Amino acid sequence: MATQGLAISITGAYKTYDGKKYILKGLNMNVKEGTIYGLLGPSGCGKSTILNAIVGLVGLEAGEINTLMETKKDLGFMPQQLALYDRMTTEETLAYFGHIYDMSEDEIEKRSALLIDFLEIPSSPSGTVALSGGQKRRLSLAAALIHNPPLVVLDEPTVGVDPVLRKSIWDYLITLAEREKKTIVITTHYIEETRQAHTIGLMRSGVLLCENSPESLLSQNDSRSLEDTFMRLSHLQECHKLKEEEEDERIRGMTLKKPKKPEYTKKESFFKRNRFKAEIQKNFAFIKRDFGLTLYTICVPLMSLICFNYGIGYDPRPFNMGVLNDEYPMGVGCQTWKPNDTCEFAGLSCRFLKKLEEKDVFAKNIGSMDEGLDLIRSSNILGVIHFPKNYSEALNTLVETQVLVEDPERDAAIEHGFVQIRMDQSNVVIFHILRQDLQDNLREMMGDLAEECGYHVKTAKLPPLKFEEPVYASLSTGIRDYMAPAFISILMFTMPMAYGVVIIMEERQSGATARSVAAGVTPFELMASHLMIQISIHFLQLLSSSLLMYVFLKYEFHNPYVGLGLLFTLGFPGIAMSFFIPLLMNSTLGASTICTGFVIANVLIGGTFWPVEGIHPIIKPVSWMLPTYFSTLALRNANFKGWGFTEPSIIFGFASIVAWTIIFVGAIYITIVVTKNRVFLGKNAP
Ligand SMILES: Nc1ncnc2c1ncn2[C@@H]1O[C@H](COP(=O)(O)OP(=O)(O)OP(=O)(O)O)[C@@H](O)[C@H]1O
Repeated sequence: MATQGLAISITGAYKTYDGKKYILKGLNMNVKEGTIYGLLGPSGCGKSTILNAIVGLVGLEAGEINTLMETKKDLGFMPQQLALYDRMTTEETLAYFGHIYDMSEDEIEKRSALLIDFLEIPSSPSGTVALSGGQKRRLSLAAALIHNPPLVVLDEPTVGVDPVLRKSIWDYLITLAEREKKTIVITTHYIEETRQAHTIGLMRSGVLLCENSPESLLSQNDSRSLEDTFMRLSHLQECHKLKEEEEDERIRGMTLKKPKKPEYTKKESFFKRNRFKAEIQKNFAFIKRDFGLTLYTICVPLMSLICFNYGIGYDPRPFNMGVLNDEYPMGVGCQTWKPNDTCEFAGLSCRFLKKLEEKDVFAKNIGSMDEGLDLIRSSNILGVIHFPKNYSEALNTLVETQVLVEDPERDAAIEHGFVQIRMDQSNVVIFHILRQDLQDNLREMMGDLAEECGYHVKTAKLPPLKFEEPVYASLSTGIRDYMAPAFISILMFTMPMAYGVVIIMEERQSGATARSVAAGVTPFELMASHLMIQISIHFLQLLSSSLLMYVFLKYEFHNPYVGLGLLFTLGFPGIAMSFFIPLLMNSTLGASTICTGFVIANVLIGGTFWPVEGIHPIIKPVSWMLPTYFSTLALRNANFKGWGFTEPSIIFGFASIVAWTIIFVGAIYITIVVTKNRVFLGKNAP
């Protein structure tokens, strides 16, 4: 509680942001009740810092701040940043702060009408983002005055306001102080306008040079303007004070006593219905105004899954190859070759090529290997197949002479009959498919020949591997089906994380969150309201994605309860992460980089593209630590094998989700307690 007659008394305030440079250096300040106090000083001298300390947004290293505030409702605060929620209209903004301050609808309506009229604030149906700088500043001022508080702290309320309106704002503040006994602390860059204040505090280099009425300041310093007074006092300070670095050194050497928590903060309840309602309304205003964006957010997983389904795992045929056929040199080619389905070991290169066309692999004749290599380099063909002169003969020898007796001459002939292939292997996927095609083609052709020749022992036709109906999954299960559970898991975890991070960071950076906290909103209320919105969006994302994947596209989904349960609960660590990342990062860039890193790690080592069994042992423990790792394994088992809640893998999947949620929530709690609200205030937290 402030001393009798004083609305604010500050003694020995010290503040450093980086532990080296002191912004406040033992500042003392006294603001009388029912007066206007103009705080003046050059840019960067610490005016906003001391105001933020008064309203509880910045913590001091030492010093005592006593105010007449009994609760946060006794304070009206207008920060230097506009600190408005972009997507709320003028009326919604005032109603939002009115609800935070527990005002009735009727009171809100009356006060809003009065302030809108007096401050000439236009309505903004598309949100405050559409207001001009001056209009926003006036709205910001109205928000500080909506509940008619006894103490008003205004950080540069008249910047960007025209002189006529500036005068009427000052007239209004004087009326508030003189008729309604309000106490007003105001900073401004227009030195002369503070002549209307009852007291002026001239601040420089973290201390007050003097604190007096404008008249006394002028007469004591024999000046004609406040600007002259300020210059004179600054000059005197310059002559007497130590150099900045020496001053900081001296303060660092002092034993500073941590200040006590202000009395009023102890009375704040951590949850109030009206404040929570205001937060929910604010979040809905965001959704309503930016409906397109919200709809897009809901549809992102759906669109990603559509791209995934139609973009991955399909055959990239046809393939174009070049052929250098020494069996049928240029000019003759395979044109003269006639297919005949008899046991004939001649023209097998042509038979091979003809069969290859069934696989959509087409080979055109080339004149030389050099020509082929040029065509590969210019991306006209993928590779060159080179048939040797004795290709058919070599195959004949291979088939007819069983490999029982050693015969170096025969082996050499066979070796010279090998097909040589040169390829562009830079596209590994295409290379592997094509290699498989060529091998299959040879095997099939040899099988056909063996059948035509009626070999008793079907030498060339290797006994095929026959894959019967699989135990799990189906014969048609492909790479896309394998990847689908991992992909949808990643989406269900990362989408709530990315969405939440952006919203929280955006609000925090505009200064709006800090203002709400100064007005009394608690971290619990902020997080609970965000949580409600995020869960709703996550639910809609899950619903649309599951309908697409499992109902329309019919991906395997043998245990929907477990599958949907895993995907829904996976949103919780994602949401918790969206609260946790802003604890670590001050910039949106930093926060989005962490999100991107998470997505990449999940995709690469979370078993999406490559089985986790094949991950390098050094990296494996990192994979286990990914929030989606065990849940993806569980989802695969539920989707393909139909495993239920009693299977260890499923239990482990759910347990990992719960564990990660607990870890993140615990980390958030600890950080909020340790850094005191940093999650919503950023690095300025008290
Ligand atoms: N969050 C922060 N982290 C680090 N330094 C900060 C932070 N906020 C302010 N500062 C530094 O503290 C000093 C005082 O800043 P402050 O905003 O209090 O000055 P000011 O007198 O209000 O300036 P202006 O009139 O330009 O608004 C500046 O040097 C500023 O860079």
